[in-house]
Amino acid sequence: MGEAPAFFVDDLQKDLTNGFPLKSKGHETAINIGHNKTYVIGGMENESTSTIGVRIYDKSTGEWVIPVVLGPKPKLSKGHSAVLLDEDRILVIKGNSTSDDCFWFLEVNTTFVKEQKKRFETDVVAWSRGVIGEAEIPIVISGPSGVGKGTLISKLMEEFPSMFGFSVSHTTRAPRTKEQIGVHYHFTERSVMEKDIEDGKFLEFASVHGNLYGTSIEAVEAVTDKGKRCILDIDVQGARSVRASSLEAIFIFICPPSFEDLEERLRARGTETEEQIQKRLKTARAELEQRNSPGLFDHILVNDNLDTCYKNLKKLLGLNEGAETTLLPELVEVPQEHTVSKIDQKILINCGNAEEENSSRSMFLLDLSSIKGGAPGRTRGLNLHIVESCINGTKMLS
Ligand SMILES: Nc1ncnc2c1ncn2[C@@H]1O[C@H](COP(=O)(O)OP(=O)(O)OP(=O)(O)O)[C@@H](O)[C@H]1O
Ligand SMILES: Nc1nc2c(ncn2[C@@H]2O[C@H](COP(=O)(O)O)[C@@H](O)[C@H]2O)c(=O)[nH]1
Repeated sequence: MGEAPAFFVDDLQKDLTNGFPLKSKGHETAINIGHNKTYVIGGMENESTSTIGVRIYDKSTGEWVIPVVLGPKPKLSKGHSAVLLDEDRILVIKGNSTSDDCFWFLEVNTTFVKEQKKRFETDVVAWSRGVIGEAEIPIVISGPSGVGKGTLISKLMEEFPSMFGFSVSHTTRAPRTKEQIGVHYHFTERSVMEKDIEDGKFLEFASVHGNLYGTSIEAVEAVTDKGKRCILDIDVQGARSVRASSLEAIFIFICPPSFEDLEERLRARGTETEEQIQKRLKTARAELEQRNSPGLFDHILVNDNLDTCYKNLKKLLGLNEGAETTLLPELVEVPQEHTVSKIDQKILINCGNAEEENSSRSMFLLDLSSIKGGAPGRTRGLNLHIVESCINGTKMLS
């Protein structure tokens, strides 16, 4: 088994003539990538935030570079270890943290980072939080306004609260009387949303009935982080964009029994003006024509009788009566003192002192062979196994 190539910055500092551009503070690790670059990961004295900093020593120029750091940054912890996974990313394991927040990937040369380097014309790194396991693929529900998508989704979430989570979209339309900020939508200004779209924060967006609507990457990640299956309620243009994206999902089109029924439902809901209803009905005709568009929808459900349609939806999703299960993975804790070893895509994390009698120690195996995703989103599909757990000399698991 190969020893982790992580080493402490003290060793690096002795070899440097130029010194750090910023004084180091607390725990730091350094990783060599290629012949020329050393990535130093850790706190910095003038860092105003309490997140883990990154700087790069370029041996070819003898200079330090502060890269553009993208993605949500990990909070500083008392200690961390760092392992080079490949030439593209470094695994950072935070000490004193639980498994929902201790595995972070620092991407230094992935496709996403390469694109961003071109955009910023400087060195760029991107953080991506590692998530244990993988939630079931999201469900995209689409169909004309007033067909009953929201009604069906509410029933599903009510019956299976720990199984499904709703992707809260952004919109520039005004809230309806009973709509809550951050629950039904993130209501936003057009200029703010346009800037966020430009910054790559959206998985998809579309102009619908004269307003801007969109699904942020964060909206989907927030649901999957909880181990829940994400449901997206989006228009047909949005469904098309998601289909073309890297997000794997199941696509369902909800159809009204007739156009007259759809109009009746929209009017009965009483949330739109006559002008808005006319706009929505016009869009509905175009959307209904697209339901059989090749390769777009996996399933079409007719919402005639609500209970029958709901039963068919559950059947399609493989849900039977009493199918509710809790999907949340068990949390384990990685202490401040730990060592790591790497063999292929497996990382052995050794916590505590195996030599000392009656000491508390544990050993985890982190399997990265099935990881998916990455910056600008989370890195999913991490598998964590407890190899050994020993409290005060008593073996708990093996
Ligand atoms: N099968 C049904 N039969 C009769 N009325 C229904 C049925 N399903 C839903 N409704 C009613 O139709 C109206 C529109 O439903 P809902 O708001 O769920 O539509 P929607 O597709 O989510 O619309 P939008 O895309 O505009 O958000 C609501 O008043 C709802 O109670
Ligand atoms: N492409 C997207 N479409 C969305 C999103 N969120 C909602 N929608 C669709 O907009 C219409 C109108 O919704 P309403 O709440 O104003 O009635 C409806 O068809 C929704 O499915 C989104 O994020 N992206």
